[in-house]
Amino acid sequence: MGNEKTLETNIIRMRPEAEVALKTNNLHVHYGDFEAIKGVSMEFEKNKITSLIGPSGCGKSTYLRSLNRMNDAVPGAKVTGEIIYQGIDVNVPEVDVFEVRKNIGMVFQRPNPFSKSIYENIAFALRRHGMKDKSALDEIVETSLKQAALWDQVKDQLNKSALALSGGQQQRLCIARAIALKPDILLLDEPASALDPISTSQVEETLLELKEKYTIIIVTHNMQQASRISDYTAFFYLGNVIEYDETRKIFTRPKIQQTEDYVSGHFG
Ligand SMILES: Nc1ncnc2c1ncn2[C@@H]1O[C@H](COP(=O)(O)OP(=O)(O)OP(=O)(O)O)[C@@H](O)[C@H]1O
Repeated sequence: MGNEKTLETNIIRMRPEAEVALKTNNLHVHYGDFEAIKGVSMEFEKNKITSLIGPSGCGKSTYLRSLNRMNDAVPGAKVTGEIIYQGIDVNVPEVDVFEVRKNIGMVFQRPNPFSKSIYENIAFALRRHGMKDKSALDEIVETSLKQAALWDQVKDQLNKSALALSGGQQQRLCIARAIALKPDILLLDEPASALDPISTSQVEETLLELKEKYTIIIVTHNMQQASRISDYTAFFYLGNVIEYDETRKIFTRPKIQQTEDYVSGHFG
């Protein structure tokens, strides 16, 4: 990634030849009078994992939630600027948010399966999107669970309550639920922070496999995790992107002192 940051526009560009799955132009988010995101312009490369890192309260989750219009539901939140997906600005009222979220799926910090069976956790959303055919539903349930690396563990107990699964399995079920709708892009907000180290590493392995098919953007506080799984890393601070580059560069030779201080644990 060239990481050309122009002073005029604050656009941080991907490699010119890279295929861009999603980008924001001059994105601002306000909560009432407070400006949480201050004009962020970034491009996300297709079939790569991009990590958003930075200290607590710097706006990572706010930015992530804006990308599939989840901030629409947050009282007092106002998102301005462009979010360009497949050539159109999806941050305009005329665009159907459900369509946006079908294409740009989200997985949250705490596993939040519905209080239903493993099967229904996935089939429910598909039915809501109009799919009624049982064999088609069965097939998508199986493929999604396979892609989320959960099928082998649950294939004989699809009618068991999802709440009986372990935390790591529940999170992989939530990933399966998100990919069942066949999104292009997966947004994950600290998806492993509530998990033990073994479940964390299983979720990380799952994400590495999923990037073959999806573009992944993940908020993480865990810098080892960012360096293990992501191709690109963006360092957020006080509502701005301070530096955005290939992950190995961010962690070994960042260009900006604040990034260096943060990744080396000397931030303060
Ligand atoms: N619903 C809200 N209403 C008002 N202010 C909010 C709301 N959500 C977040 N904020 C504020 O916006 C700023 C950015 O918060 P955000 O949660 O996006 O940061 P973050 O970098 O993801 O933090 P963390 O790493 O702790 O999750 C913070 O000052 C926070 O207090």
